[in-house]
Amino acid sequence: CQFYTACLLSEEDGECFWCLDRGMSVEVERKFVCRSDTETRLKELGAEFVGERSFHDRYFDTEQFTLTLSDTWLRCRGACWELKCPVRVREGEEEEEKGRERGGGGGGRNIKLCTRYREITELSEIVDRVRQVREGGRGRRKEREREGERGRKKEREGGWERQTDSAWLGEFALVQFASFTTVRRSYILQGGVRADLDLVDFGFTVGELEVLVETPEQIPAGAERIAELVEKLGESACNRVPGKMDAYLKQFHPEHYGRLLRAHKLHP
Ligand SMILES: Cc1ncc(C[n+]2csc(CCOP(=O)(O)OP(=O)(O)OP(=O)(O)O)c2C)c(N)n1
Repeated sequence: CQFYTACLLSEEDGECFWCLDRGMSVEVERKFVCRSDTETRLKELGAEFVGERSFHDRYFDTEQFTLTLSDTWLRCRGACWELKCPVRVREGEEEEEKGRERGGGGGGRNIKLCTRYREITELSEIVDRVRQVREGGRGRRKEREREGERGRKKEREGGWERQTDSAWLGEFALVQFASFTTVRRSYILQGGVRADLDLVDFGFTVGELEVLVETPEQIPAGAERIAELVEKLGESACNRVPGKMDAYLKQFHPEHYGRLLRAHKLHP
């Protein structure tokens, strides 16, 4: 598969289930340090305040950290399940990015610091994906077909939506490893870029710029736009900013944090 780092299809499998069969929307995002003057700066850039909301996130993984070590993040936000999976740029675009970086200037480095994730919200898709990551390996078509049959049997029994959370989490040996509440103030900028300013209940703040793109070809332009805005907000070009999960795991689960650092899924 060309796009998803954790995609389990090999070339012989033909069409990619995740990339080609389904429409996709990818988040291109970058975190930035939220300072006392950030809201003023956003307004100066023409940002429009769209509101404040509060939400509670619970994150899940196996005891062996199977999902997060695959950069796959399963959470329950309020009552909704969400799964974030990484997206890889096409080889040509990757080269283009490296070229921009070699060419000097802050833009290339900024772009490199943007992350791209696909967010899945359909529970049956989430369960399929979790199963694939749990089982691991590429091109295990026969096994996936058998699993698909088991999944379809479950569907006939009423679907994953009808199972209790603890039933399906138990099926994959998933346990909660993080839980926190965020107060988020959101702004919209030109070009559909969203700026979220998060204050978390364990005393951490972070900003995030995000744009949704519909095709992989749109990823570099989205990243470029975010890079420009980050610079206008006064952020250093090579500043990697820790997110809520970095801060949470560092503070509350240093062993899990260390494993993710060593696997380069989080960065110091
Ligand atoms: C810069 C960066 N961010 C996240 C990761 C990986 N990661 C760690 S936790 C995690 C899941 C949470 O993602 P995040 O963007 O931090 O969530 P949130 O701030 O709540 O935004 P929302 O989903 O509401 O838009 C990911 C993808 C990474 N490797 N690098």
